[in-house]
Order: sequence, then structure tokens, then C-alpha cells
Amino acid sequence: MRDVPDALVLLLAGGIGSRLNILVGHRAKPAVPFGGLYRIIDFSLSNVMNSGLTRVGVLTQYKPLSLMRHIGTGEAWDFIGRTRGVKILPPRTGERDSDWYKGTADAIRQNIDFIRANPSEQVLILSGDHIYQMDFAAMQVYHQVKKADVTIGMMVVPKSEIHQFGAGIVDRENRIIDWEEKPREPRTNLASMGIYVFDTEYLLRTLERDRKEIDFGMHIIPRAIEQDRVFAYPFYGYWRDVGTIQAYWEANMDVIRPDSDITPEAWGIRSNVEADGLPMDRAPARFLSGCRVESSMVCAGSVIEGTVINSILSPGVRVEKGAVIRDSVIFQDSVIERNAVVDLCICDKRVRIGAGARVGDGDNKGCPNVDYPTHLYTGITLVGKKALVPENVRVGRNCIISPDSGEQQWQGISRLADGETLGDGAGKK
Ligand SMILES: Nc1ncnc2c1ncn2[C@@H]1O[C@H](COP(=O)(O)OP(=O)(O)O[C@H]2O[C@H](CO)[C@@H](O)[C@H](O)[C@H]2O)[C@@H](O)[C@H]1O
Repeated sequence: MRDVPDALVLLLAGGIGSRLNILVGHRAKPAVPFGGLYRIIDFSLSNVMNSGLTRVGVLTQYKPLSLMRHIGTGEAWDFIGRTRGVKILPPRTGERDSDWYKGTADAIRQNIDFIRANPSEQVLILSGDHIYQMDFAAMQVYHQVKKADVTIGMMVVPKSEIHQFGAGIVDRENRIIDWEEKPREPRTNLASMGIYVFDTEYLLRTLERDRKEIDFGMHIIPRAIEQDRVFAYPFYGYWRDVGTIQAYWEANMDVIRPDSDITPEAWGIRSNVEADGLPMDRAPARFLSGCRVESSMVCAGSVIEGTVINSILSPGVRVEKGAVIRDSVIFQDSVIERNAVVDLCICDKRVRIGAGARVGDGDNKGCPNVDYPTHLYTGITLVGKKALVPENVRVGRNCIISPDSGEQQWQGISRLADGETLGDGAGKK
């Protein structure tokens, strides 16, 4: 068996991720909570750890604070030690040759010093916003066997989705012979996962060649395919770019399906729960008499008196008597008061849904796959049929917030008071 070459890992975590709407209002996309106990970036960091890689640079830019707090010293992923470490690499404005990161390749280019300071045979470039499990060691060896300059993790996706990705056409040896970034009229369904292994010397030469090449998918990869050896590394497991509300919600629902493909524990996914105020010493979840819980995940510190169906509850969520949560994702320390109905919602941290209120649509069937907000109301946003409730928002008693309400009813209102009714055609100011 071949030795696995040494690699430096660069994790791109700086994109704005605006399609995740209110969830990225004050945090970077990789720091968005996922699956009850995790943050999205935990999946990439844990894959790095489980692949035996020990040196990581995390390139941040947009709202990095919660991400930095979450990564901390890197201890949660065993990145502490003489030959180990995780380093946060924000853009250093004001320095010579340095500015805001203009794109993925530009971000790496601005950290060439870091690459030189950590000599390695290969550089592994990852994204911080994917849910998956992957053994990078196998990909690194594949790269070496193929004598590739660049190797790209790729997988088959439905044709209807390929327009969101880099698309590659390969020959019999899996060498990429044609490429289109986000094609309008796709000729293939083989998508780039945005995971690249580069020979370090080749990467440095490539980045220094032309500073106008700021993006991997748009500039670096197409040129490399014309001139150099670029191979596809086929991946067959679960992988999801959770860059939209629909994809984020679906991936959460994938965690709780009975035959789930996402098994964070079996995948060895670790998180830094203490840094997130989710201390291990919370009491176990309690299920009081009369409650009903089906196909759901309920984290420690939660108290359930009502009904929870097909939903994920982070630590410390209270569901009072008669309340119903369905097809929803509820972040930590939220309270759903008596007889409230929360249906097809994503509620951020410490949300309070008042007694008798109704938030969300109530019918997930035929849910359209749209990712633009249709209504805005005191920060509560409806994306397609899903209601997103921002951190710390309090929805008053007996309020109804549903996509059926006319848009004009949502405008010009600054506060949602107890008893105020919106939606179902019964809206009033
Ligand atoms: N200026 C910046 N500084 C630091 N980090 C930044 C950054 N801009 C973006 N990032 C980060 O880099 C990663 C890739 O982001 P992009 O928005 O460029 O990729 P996109 O998903 O559109 O396509 C890419 O990823 C998909 C797979 O998801 C591929 O199919 C496609 O070919 C590829 O271009 C994300 O993790 C993002 O947070």
C-alpha cells in the first residue's frame, strides 16, 4: 500500500451565503447550526481529522466571529500539537498585496505565505459548507497514482441540479477533457464538489501566473484542463451543498429519515459544543405525560409536553402542552408555548412562539423549491412555504403567520403584538 502524501488543508469559509437568508444575518454560512448539535463546518473539519490530516488554514471573511469562536483552538478536532494546528486566515486589508478576498482562488493566492510556511507535497482545498463524509487520503493517493496536477472530487447529480455546479466531461481514464462552470445547457451530470487536491508547486505556479484569475471554477480549472493533467475523483456517498434554504432544510430532514444517509455519529463528526453554549452537563431531554414524538431528534435539556413530528430540536427547546411542531428545525433554547403550531419552520436560537400562534404553512406536500423570500415581517421571512424566524424574536399569542397572507398585510408593521392575526385571508394591521 502506498504512503499517503502529506497535505496542507485550506478550508474556504468566507462566502456570504446570502441564500440562507436570516440564518446568515449575523454568522457565516459554515457556522449555521445543523442536525441539532452540529454546525455545518463540523463535517469538513471532522473529515480532515478522520483522514489523518493535521494542518488546516480556515479562510474567513464574512461575519467570522461565531465561526472563530466555534473553531477555537481546534482542540475538538485534535488539531493541537507540535505538528498540528488550525489557523484562521482573514483577509489582511492594508497590507501590501492584500485586500478583501475577491474569490476562491484570490483568497488562496493571498495566503501563499501560509502555504510556503507549511511545506507539503499537496494542498487540499475544501469548502466549509458541505454536509458529507469523505476519506481524503484515498483521493490524495488517487491524485498521485494518476500523476495529476489537479484532482477534483466529483459526483453524479440530477441533471436538473447541474446548473448550480462546475460540470465536467471525462475520458475513460477519468481525465477531465471539458468543463463548464454552472452551465445553462448541461451536457453532463458529473458535478464538481468544490474539493481539490493540487500538487503544491503546481498550485503556487498557477496562482502566481495571473492575478486576474480569481475563481477556481471560472478561471483556474478551465485553463488547467486545457494545458495540464486534471482528473475527476469519483465520489459515491452522501454529499450536499446546503447553500439554499431548501437544500438546508432537506439535508436536516435527511438526518431524521428512518433509512437516513447522514449518520454524524457513525461518520465520526465532532463539534465544539462547549463553545456554543451547549454544555455537556445539560439534563437529558424530558418527555412529559401526554406528549407525542415521532421521527424526530430531540437534544438534551429539552422538555416536551406537546407534539413533535418529523423535526429536529437543538438543546434546551421547550414544547408546551397542546403545541405542535411538524417538519421543522428549531435551534437551541426556543420556547413553543401552549397550543401554538409551528409547521415547516426554521426557528433560530431563543425564539419564542406565543400560545395559540400559528407559524408556517402546514402542508409540506408539493412544497415548491424556491429560494427567494416572499414576505418579510419583523424579520420573519417566508421562503417558499417555509417560515424562518430570526434569533430572539417573540411571536405574540394567537398570531398567524402563513404564506397565505397578502403581501401588503406584511408591510409597514414593525411589531407583532399578542393576538395580532396575519394570514389565511384574515390579516389586519
Ligand atoms: N471570497 C471568498 N473568500 C473566502 N472563501 C470564499 C470566498 N468566496 C467563496 N468562498 C467560499 O468558497 C466556497 C465556494 O464558494 P463559491 O460561492 O465560490 O462556490 P459555488 O458553490 O458557487 O461553486 C463552487 O463549489 C461548487 C460545489 O459546491 C462547485 O461545483 C463549483 O465548481 C465551484 O465553483 C464556499 O465555502 C464559500 O464560503
